[in-house]
Amino acid sequence: MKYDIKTYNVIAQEGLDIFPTEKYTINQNDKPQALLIRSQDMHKTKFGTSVLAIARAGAGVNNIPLLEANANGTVVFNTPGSNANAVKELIVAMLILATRPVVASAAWAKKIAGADVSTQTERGKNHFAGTELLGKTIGVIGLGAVGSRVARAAADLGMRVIGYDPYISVEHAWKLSNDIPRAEKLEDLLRQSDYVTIHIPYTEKNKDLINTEELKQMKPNAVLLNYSRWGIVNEKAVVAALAQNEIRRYSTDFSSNEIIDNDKIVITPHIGGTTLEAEVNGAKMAAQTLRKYLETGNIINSVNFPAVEMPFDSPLRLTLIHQNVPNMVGRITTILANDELNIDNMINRSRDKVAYTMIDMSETSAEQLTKLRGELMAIPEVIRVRALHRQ
Ligand SMILES: NC(=O)C1=CN([C@@H]2O[C@H](COP(=O)(O)OP(=O)(O)OC[C@H]3O[C@@H](n4cnc5c(N)ncnc54)[C@H](O)[C@@H]3O)[C@@H](O)[C@H]2O)C=CC1
Ligand SMILES: O=C(O)C(=O)COP(=O)(O)O
Repeated sequence: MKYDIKTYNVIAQEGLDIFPTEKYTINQNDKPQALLIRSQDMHKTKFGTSVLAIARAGAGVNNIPLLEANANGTVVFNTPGSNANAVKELIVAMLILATRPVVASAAWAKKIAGADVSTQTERGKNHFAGTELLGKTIGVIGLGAVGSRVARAAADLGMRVIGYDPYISVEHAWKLSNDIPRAEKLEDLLRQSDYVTIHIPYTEKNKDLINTEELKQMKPNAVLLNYSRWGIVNEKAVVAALAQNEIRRYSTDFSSNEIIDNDKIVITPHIGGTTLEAEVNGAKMAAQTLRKYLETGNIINSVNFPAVEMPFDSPLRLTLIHQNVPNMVGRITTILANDELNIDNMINRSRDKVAYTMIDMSETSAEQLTKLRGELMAIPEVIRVRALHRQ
């Protein structure tokens, strides 16, 4: 059987090339085994039980209903860090654009007409003085793949950096240089920063993280940058804060009717991760992760399932997605024992309410495998059973 991969959004060809045509088709079936997506809103796009996995080429997964995926036995992946450099470079650009009138002066220069364009242009520069980033303070909210790179780049520009991330992973904490101090409270960061940049996921908890109260804690000349997600900054509050000169400027990757006409708001069309390099990185990582899962059952970079890796050395592997309740392993192995099937190797991991078990064993007949799958699926807490043959 070939796996069909359904794609949404622009997925770089370099990623699709990772699927060999003898094992995979792309967009050929209305019941695909896996989805390869970017920002497609999967809350509005129904996916059926045929979908074993969804890979999001990119970081944010707020566009995917994870609880529904769990209930469906659909493993969701993202590609951590694949577009982090792209976002970092855009932040550097937006910081500079907030201090130097590059766009306005360049537009002005193009309008000069007459005999001595060169002299006239030179004379005009006094109207376009800027300020420098050197020595200014930047607060970086979220120190993951993007935030840690932004912090490093800002330090390299000579800025004083304050980080804030109460949930930082050990991996990112290790990578973060010791010369980046971290605020205990968000308020401490907001009160000290000339620039505040947000690099966190959109979750229920992070909705409106920056609201009226937080904006009042910021410096009147401060610039707020949101290249994370719409909804993390409350738009009504930011519009009001700008009108009352409580902050100087808001720069964001997410537009809406609320902010589009505001001269103090700079909007880009969600281009943080839109570079050729990031698109190729993300598509390749997503495709490799999907192949690994579809062909071996091994799980890396999942956002709703535990990481599970076991060398696939036996001829047959059973993978079971089930609820994380006591005695599942006992019930599963009892069924195998009753069928006189011997287990070579086994692993069981859980994450929140779901668990995943892989069992390696000798090859068995098609009839016995069908019977076994039926018996395992009859356990009420079992959501999905797959049988993979080593190739
Ligand atoms: N504009 C664009 O095109 C892009 C936007 N993004 C957005 O940026 C977000 C971050 O991306 P990555 O750095 O790759 O993700 P990541 O998962 O590596 O880092 C996120 C960090 O935020 C921290 N965090 C979560 N809630 C927080 C809070 N309330 N306060 C402080 N820290 C908090 C986490 O502990 C983690 O360290 C993504 O979730 C996505 O929404 C990411 C890439 C491109
Ligand atoms: O990776 C992310 O979270 C992004 O926001 C990038 O989104 P995109 O893949 O460019 O639609």
